[in-house]
Amino acid sequence: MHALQLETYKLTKRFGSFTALDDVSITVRPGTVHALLGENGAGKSTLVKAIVGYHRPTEGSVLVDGREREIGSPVVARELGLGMVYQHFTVVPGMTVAENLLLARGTLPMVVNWKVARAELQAFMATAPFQLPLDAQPGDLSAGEKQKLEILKQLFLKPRLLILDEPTSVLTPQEADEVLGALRDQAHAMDCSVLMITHKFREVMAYADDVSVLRKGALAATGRVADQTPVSLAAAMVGEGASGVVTQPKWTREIREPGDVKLAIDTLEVMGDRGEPAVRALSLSVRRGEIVGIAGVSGNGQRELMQALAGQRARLSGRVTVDGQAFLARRAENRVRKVRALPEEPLGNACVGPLSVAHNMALRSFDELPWARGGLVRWGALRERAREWIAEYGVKTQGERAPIRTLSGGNVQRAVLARELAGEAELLLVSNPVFGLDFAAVAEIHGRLMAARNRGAAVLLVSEDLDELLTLADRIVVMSEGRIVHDVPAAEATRQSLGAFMGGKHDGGH
Ligand SMILES: Nc1ncnc2c1ncn2[C@@H]1O[C@H](COP(=O)(O)OP(=O)(O)OP(=O)(O)O)[C@@H](O)[C@H]1O
Repeated sequence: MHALQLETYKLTKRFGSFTALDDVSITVRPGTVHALLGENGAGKSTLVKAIVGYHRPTEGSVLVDGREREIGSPVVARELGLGMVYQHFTVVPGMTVAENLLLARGTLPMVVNWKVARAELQAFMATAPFQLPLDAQPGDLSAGEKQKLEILKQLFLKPRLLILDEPTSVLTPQEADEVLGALRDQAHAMDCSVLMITHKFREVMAYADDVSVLRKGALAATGRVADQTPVSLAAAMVGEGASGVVTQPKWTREIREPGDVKLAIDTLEVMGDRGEPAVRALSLSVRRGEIVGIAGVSGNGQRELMQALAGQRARLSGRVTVDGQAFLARRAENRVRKVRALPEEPLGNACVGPLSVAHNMALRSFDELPWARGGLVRWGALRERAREWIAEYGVKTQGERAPIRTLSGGNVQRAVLARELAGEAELLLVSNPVFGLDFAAVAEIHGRLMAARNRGAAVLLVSEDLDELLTLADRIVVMSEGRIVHDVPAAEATRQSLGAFMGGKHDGGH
């Protein structure tokens, strides 16, 4: 029998005086999909990292097939057949998909017989739940495709238990169903057991056999999914008595006519990482008080477009204006035009991990008045402001001096959002803003974006989540192969109609 049984027994993890994981005992039955739910900061990542030897538990133990095991490192975990797909990407840039898959084994043979290796990889791909081109470079892959590569890397190792941290957060609904369906089939065929962190109740109800809920580090519920409802799960996540509030969106869309054009993009051309055209003759404008959503299958130029707008990628030709003035995303222009960006994976793209929360919150403004005077940075005042933001945005951190990389994903996102929304941003460039967040954080962040729009900010929102676009956007455009192929008021759009354009259909005639 290949799929294994995993138990944690009274597992506890403390960081200093803080208890991130408190006496947690769960059982993943062989050949099942076990979902792990909890709010941001509840301890889900800490639990799985303790299982795979990335964290050493302070107390308690891990049992594999009923035997207590000392898992001192991820290498030991792998030898026991435990595979882990992390939330952040671990693909090696500059290496192809094929090379990344081979590297997943952790050892490189002295001589690679590429003919044999290639045949093996092709055979693996043929039976894999989803396909990627073996010769593609990670730089060419969208967030969704990178996520698939992370999963393929682990499946290639034929694990007996596969642990996934938010595997579907950057996948389209169709891709998510494809991936989760395939994982469930593998589990039920006893190929491997699956332990999966997710924030999506729909996925738990549709694909998981068992579920455990963490709240503030402790086990709040565990058992069969069949015995649960989304309401009972939500109540377990946030605590009894609070369950009534969880489904209420915290924001409203004010009815308003869009104002002047804030951002105008005119026949913009941008190259991809391999020098291929990624954005082609793209024209688009965003008005004040309007959220324009960009839908599309990942990898159709959205990433390159947003990077070009934010000044992180060269523009080949075309013109970008903000307030009618040429815009190159220089620091001074961003300040004067009040342009702010929330890139995907903010820990890697918008933060300096080892620096404190306060330092990261100050990155935009530490050298400006009133925070710097006569060449001196007023760190005391910046720390004070950081404390205010931490309270206002509900950032869960052990303090403003904690390194930002010790925060959970949702809390990094909130910290970056506090920084980027400060000073009445007038143009927000946002990419997949709720990647990996629980429903409370999603509602919170959507509320912040809507509030910015309601007070007249222009928002350009790239999302691979159609539901997010249908909820938030005033207007939705679809990008396909670097072009805009469809442009529709959000109120007239449906998942089906957008999906057809995402699949390559074009608006006729022009
Ligand atoms: N290395 C560390 N040092 C100090 N505190 C930590 C460390 N790692 C995690 N924590 C804290 O432990 C708590 C639990 O974090 P964890 O990442 O496990 O939450 P999570 O449930 O996975 O959240 P999310 O859904 O946002 O990813 C958080 O308050 C976090 O700040």
